[in-house]
Amino acid sequence: MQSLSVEIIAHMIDALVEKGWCEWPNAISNELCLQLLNELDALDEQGQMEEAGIGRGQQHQKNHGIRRDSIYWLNGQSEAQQQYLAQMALLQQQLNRELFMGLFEYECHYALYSPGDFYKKHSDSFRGNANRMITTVLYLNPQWQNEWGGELVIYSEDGEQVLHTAMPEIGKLVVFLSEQTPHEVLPTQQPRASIAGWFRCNASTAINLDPAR
Ligand SMILES: O=C(O)CCC(=O)C(=O)O
Ligand SMILES: [Fe+2]
Repeated sequence: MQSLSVEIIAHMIDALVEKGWCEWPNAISNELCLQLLNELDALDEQGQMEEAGIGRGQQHQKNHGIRRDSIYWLNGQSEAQQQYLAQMALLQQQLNRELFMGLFEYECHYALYSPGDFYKKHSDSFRGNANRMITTVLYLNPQWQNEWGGELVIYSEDGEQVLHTAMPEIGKLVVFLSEQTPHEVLPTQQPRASIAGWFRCNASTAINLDPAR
C-alpha cells in the first residue's frame, strides 16, 4: 500500500517553503481512501454528519451564504481512521523536525459537500487565534469528472490572484499554510467527499483557553 514516505514528505515541505502550498496526487492509497469514503457514507446515512459552521468556540455560527457542507470530526474510532491519522502523524513529525514548527496537535473532519454546496473564499486561521498552522485536505472521490466543479481554488496571500485550482480526486493531498492562504471550494454538482485537517500549535495561556474547534 502506498503511503507518505520520508522522500515524498520532504518534497512537500520544500514546496510549502517555496510557495506556501503543495498538491500531491495519489499521496494516500485508493484502498484506504475507499474505506474512509465508505465510513463517511455510513455516517451520513446514520444521520451523524452535522451542518458545518464558521468560527470557533463562542464565535461559532452557521452561515449558509459562506459555507455549506456537513462534517464529522475524526476521533480514531476505526482502523481506517487510525491508518490515516498515522500518516498525518508522520507529516507532523517531519514538519517539526525540518521546520521547527512546534505543531502539537492534528484535528480533522470528514466533509461532505452535496450538489450545490460550496465554501466561499476564506482563511482557516481565525483572527486573534493564529494556532492553525498547516491545513491538509485529502479527497476521497473516485473518477471525479472535470465538469462536476467542486474545485479547490488557492489564492495569493492578498486574495487577488489564483495560484492553483485542484480537482478533488481520490488520494490527492493538498497542504498549505493556514493563515497565509485564502482558498475557496467552488460549487459542486456531485457529492464531494474529503477530510480537511489542521496542524495546530498551542496558543493557550492560563487566561485564554484555546478551544480546538
Ligand atoms: O475541501 C476543500 O477543498 C477545502 C475545505 C476547506 O477549505 C475547509 O474545510 O476549511
Ligand atoms: Fe478552508
